[in-house]
Amino acid sequence: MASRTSDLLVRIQPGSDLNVDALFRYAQANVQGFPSSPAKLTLSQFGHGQSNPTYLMEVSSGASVKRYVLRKKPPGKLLQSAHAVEREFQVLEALSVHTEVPVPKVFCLCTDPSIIGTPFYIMEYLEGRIYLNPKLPGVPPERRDAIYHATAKALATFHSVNVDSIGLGKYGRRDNFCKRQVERWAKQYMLSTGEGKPECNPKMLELASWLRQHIPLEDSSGATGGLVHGDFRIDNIVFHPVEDKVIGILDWELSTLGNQMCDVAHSSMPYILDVTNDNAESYDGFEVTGIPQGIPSLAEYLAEYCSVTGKPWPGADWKFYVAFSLFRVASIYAGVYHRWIMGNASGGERAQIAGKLANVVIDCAWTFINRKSVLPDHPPSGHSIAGGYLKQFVNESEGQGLPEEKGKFVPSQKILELRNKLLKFMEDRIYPMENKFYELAQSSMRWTIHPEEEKLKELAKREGLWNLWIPLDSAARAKKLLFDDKDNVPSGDASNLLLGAGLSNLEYGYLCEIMGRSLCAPQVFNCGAPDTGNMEVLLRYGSKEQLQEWLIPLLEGKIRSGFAMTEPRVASSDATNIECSIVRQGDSYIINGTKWWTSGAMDPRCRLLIVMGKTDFNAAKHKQQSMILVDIKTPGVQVKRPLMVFGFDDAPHGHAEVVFENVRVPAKNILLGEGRGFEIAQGRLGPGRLHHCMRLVGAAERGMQMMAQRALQRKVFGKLIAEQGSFQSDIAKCRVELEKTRLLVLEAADQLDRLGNKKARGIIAMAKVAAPNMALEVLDMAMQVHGAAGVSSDTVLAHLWAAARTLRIADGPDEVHLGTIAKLELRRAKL
Ligand SMILES: Cc1cc2nc3c(=O)[nH]c(=O)nc-3n(C[C@H](O)[C@H](O)[C@H](O)COP(=O)(O)OP(=O)(O)OC[C@H]3O[C@@H](n4cnc5c(N)ncnc54)[C@H](O)[C@@H]3O)c2cc1C
Repeated sequence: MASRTSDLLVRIQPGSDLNVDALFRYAQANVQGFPSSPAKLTLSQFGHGQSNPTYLMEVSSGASVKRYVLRKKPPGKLLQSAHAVEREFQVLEALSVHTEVPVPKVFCLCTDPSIIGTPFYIMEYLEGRIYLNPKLPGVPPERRDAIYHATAKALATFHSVNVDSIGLGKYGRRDNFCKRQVERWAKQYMLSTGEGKPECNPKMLELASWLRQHIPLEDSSGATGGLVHGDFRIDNIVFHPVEDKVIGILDWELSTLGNQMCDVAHSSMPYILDVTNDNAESYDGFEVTGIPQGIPSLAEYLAEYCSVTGKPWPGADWKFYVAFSLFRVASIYAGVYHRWIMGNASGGERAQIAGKLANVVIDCAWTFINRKSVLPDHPPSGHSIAGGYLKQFVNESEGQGLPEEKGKFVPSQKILELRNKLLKFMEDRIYPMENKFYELAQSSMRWTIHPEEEKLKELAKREGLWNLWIPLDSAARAKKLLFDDKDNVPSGDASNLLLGAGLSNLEYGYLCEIMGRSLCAPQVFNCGAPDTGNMEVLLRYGSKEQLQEWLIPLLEGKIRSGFAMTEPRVASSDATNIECSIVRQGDSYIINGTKWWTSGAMDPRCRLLIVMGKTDFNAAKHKQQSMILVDIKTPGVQVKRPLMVFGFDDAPHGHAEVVFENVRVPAKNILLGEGRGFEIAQGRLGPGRLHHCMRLVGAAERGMQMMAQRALQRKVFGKLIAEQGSFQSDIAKCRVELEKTRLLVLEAADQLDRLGNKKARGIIAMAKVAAPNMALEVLDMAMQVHGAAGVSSDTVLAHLWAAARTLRIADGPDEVHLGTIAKLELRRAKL
């Protein structure tokens, strides 16, 4: 059964009396709306586990009674960093003013110890229910489920807060949190045990050193960094008096910035360990004793959290986080026991058994570490993020659930695993580096590569997130030509992904979308434009020799490439206009012409240009063009200048104007043969175009996420932006457009797989028109919600928007694709 908040009141503890008159005067002067005299203030104390004494203030004035809560430091000499009510006030104020995180409103902070002896603050009294026992005895099963889901959501809500925008950016250090915490609690344990103190348990020291060796990589980058509660448990939550929803998260004494996965693991403790009963024979948690009926499994609880925060499934590092939580709890118990032995514990009778509990917890940590499996590799079905947001969205809407794991756009287990890995890589590796890459791209070293980029490429290879774009049929051709169909494809990387992971275009769609969320991500996975299109050309049309010379280093990520088709002097959306000449002379071709917008040509790693020009100006209109491979270092190739896109030069890759003056290349560099340029262009542009569309869906998804977060944090004219009707209508319309486009892009990828480039050209054209326009609309809305910040370079939105805008022109302007769609439509009508 739940306790009502008022049930937890007790008489004021001996020695905890306050100077009521002084408090009354102070509150009247500092709490807005506090009843003025004549009024009577009575105090009672909350009895449930507060290390900071907490009081109910009831002020009666005539027939009305107003209730407030006062929270103060304990009296006496305190450890410097403990009982920081000032910090509690700071975090509660920031959350209650700027966000929708359910916390009590705070009214005033008093740091003057002369009023009631110590600093204190006054906050709103929340009348509701508190569940002291995580097994929820006496609660019907269906409500238990709702209560646990509401708890996961509450945790996710404050973990999603952008601390920088609510004034909490300096509330703590986000990086290396676990690293510092392991040392802190190890030191604490050493201070509480040893000679003349309770016995030191060697298993605790071993635990510390295990933790030091297993600190997750995401901890050092701060990728999982954000607001941390520090003691997030069900009994620190006030639920609504009748509904199963959270109205207040309490006890922020230990809050800071840090690794949020520690909060998640701490809140999962009831599944691992139950120390609520002092005299229990076993302290095992639900996972051993059985989950009380109605309470979701740990995996379901975590899936709820991940789906609200959008965080990746924590499978890989879960062992560490739980072991760390137990380590911290053990150290705290050891401290309590030590203080009890010394005669100054505040924990009452429970302190007597704290020494025993510390050892129980240490044993529990080791049992957990030694478990073969602690969490499934992926979320339970029904919670999967299959089909992107769409499936999740449909399942959430009432009664609309799709039959599990069926349907056209439900990815396989293999794709789900890759997707989860990719999401984690983005969180841990890519987003934390975005600013650093951007800073370099603004500096005088802009045309150099950030050393981290090459390191990230190596990591991506090791994770098996490399060359995922390569479609099966192209991989098969290259395998035959290069490796005589043998399986032992040589590769510089452990996971042997030189020819990709054997994915279809549709399967790649689920992954490419995620890469598109960041402009610097695709090349880290060797999946960036224009390289993928160029590699596709080589895979499909290159000779064995061409593949060996150019394709292998491209697949390995050792070099990059450009595609030089567009020319400044002619309308290049109609490639028949192209004027660059490619003239045969003996064993060579001589190239003359000027190209521009050759993306990637500024990149210091760029070695190869695929140049489109005319080998025969008198041949049939579509047989004049050819493509030829040109080493960028060939004499006569001049990379003249980078072009700007709305002020972005996209350093270090850039879009270059390139002049070819009597450039002589070996005749064997011609692709497929003279006059075959159009044919190759068709093959190149199908999948390449779709990759742009997939990335645009990802860019829009990022815009949606940023838009929603901003709206939930920023108040305008007394209300959060999220509460404004016009915003709600706009965000909903954006979601509708995004989902429509995602389906179109996936459908196009599926048709490309099943019907081939030619037959799928209509739907690819539709996707190519829809995706940039949708992304522009969504990103424009996201910028609008960010106000001036949205159009600045302080967020990624303006750059994403600029990139999306170019794609209404690049790879064929909208009008050209609309022309294709119209032609096919009319042809069908004539049949
Ligand atoms: C950021 C960026 C990167 C690029 N990267 C590359 C690259 O790597 N390699 C490369 O070769 N090129 C690249 N391009 C160039 C791009 O492919 C061309 O700009 C595009 O094909 C259009 O050619 P154009 O600029 O000559 O415009 P034009 O052909 O002059 O067309 C101008 C406008 O005319 C209109 N129009 C065209 N056709 C029709 C029609 N049938 N009906 C009605 N109106 C029409 C459209 O509004 C179109 O925008 C890039 C461009 C940008 C912006």
